[in-house]
Amino acid sequence: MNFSAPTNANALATNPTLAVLGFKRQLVYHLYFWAFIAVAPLVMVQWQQSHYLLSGILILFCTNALLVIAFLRLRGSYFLKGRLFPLLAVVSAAYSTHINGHAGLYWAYPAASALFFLLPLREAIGSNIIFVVVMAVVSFMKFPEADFWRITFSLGLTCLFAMIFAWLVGKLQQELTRLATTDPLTGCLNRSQLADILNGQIQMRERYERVSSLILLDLDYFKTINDQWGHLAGDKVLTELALRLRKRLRESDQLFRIGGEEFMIVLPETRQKDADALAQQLLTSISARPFLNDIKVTASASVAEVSKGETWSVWLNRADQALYEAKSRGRNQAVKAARPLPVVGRGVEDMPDSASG
Ligand SMILES: Nc1nc2c(ncn2[C@@H]2O[C@H](COP(=O)(O)OP(=O)(O)OP(=O)(O)O)[C@@H](O)[C@H]2O)c(=O)[nH]1
Repeated sequence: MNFSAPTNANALATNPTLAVLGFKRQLVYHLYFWAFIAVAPLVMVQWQQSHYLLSGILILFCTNALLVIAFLRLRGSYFLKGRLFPLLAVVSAAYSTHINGHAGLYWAYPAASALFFLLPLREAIGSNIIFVVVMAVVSFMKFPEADFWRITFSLGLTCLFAMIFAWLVGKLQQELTRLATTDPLTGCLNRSQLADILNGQIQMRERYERVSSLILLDLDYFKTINDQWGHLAGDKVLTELALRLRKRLRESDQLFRIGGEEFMIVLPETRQKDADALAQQLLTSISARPFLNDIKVTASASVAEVSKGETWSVWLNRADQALYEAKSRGRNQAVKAARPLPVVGRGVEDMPDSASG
């Protein structure tokens, strides 16, 4: 049997958000896989001891595990988001402790820890509180008082350690995702999110007729700034530029740094006319006041509204052509991208680059 969990190698390589999702799926896959390996023999053991009800519950547990493993393998997703696991784990650990004593109790510890890796943190905490309470009640009925306290505290402590570990792993994941998706100098999004976010806007256009636009913005003669004022000053100009742009944008707009001195702004629910007005304002906000109090800077921009049927690369390419046009017309200006040429009898993916210029 192949132990490796299903992954999408390309997605892992290029998209940090998908990479995190992929690792979460691998974790779920391995947990279910090993839980199945551990629990399946117990079905027989309990059956031989005439514990038919417990055998039945363990069969349900194993069936659920097998289904989750199959779904992850075949579809890359799993149903009910792992929520059957806590239910079956609580019921089988409590019932097994009730009929088998300590032999059943031992299973509560790995089951309680696993919940923190299967469920969102809040749900895992809730499920674990229920788990500890149920096991405390069963222990109280089954064992001497001293054992009841030991069991309750040791199980509670196991849950606490697992919770702290899962919480720290979650925070680490968030931090790594942030580092992988943003540019360290300016805090803008980097190219890793570009295709996803543009594709999202294209979906909104195709399905709901919601129109988005994008602005490409490139500083003029930035090389001269670096040469004249030094690379560090150049860096500070870029940082200040990102701040100035952000000040003027909405929460829902997304600012990318897609090259050295090239930025892209995605404007959801914005027509070309409004995006063009915004681009002019941004250019004015750059040229009107010197950067770092001394450095005069201008920028060129292009504006492109998404057209029905085009791919994100065609959309971006149209904006790129218009930016080139803004540069060649003398810089410090914004140029609207040309509409894509209608292509009769061919798929949009087949459109030549020149069609967008
Ligand atoms: N300080 C600094 N400079 C950078 C960074 N990334 C790229 N650059 C510089 O940006 C400059 C870009 O130069 P060009 O591509 O010739 O563009 P430009 O001088 O702005 O000219 P036009 O775009 O044609 O107006 C190069 O000198 C790069 O070294 C960065 O992170 N910090």
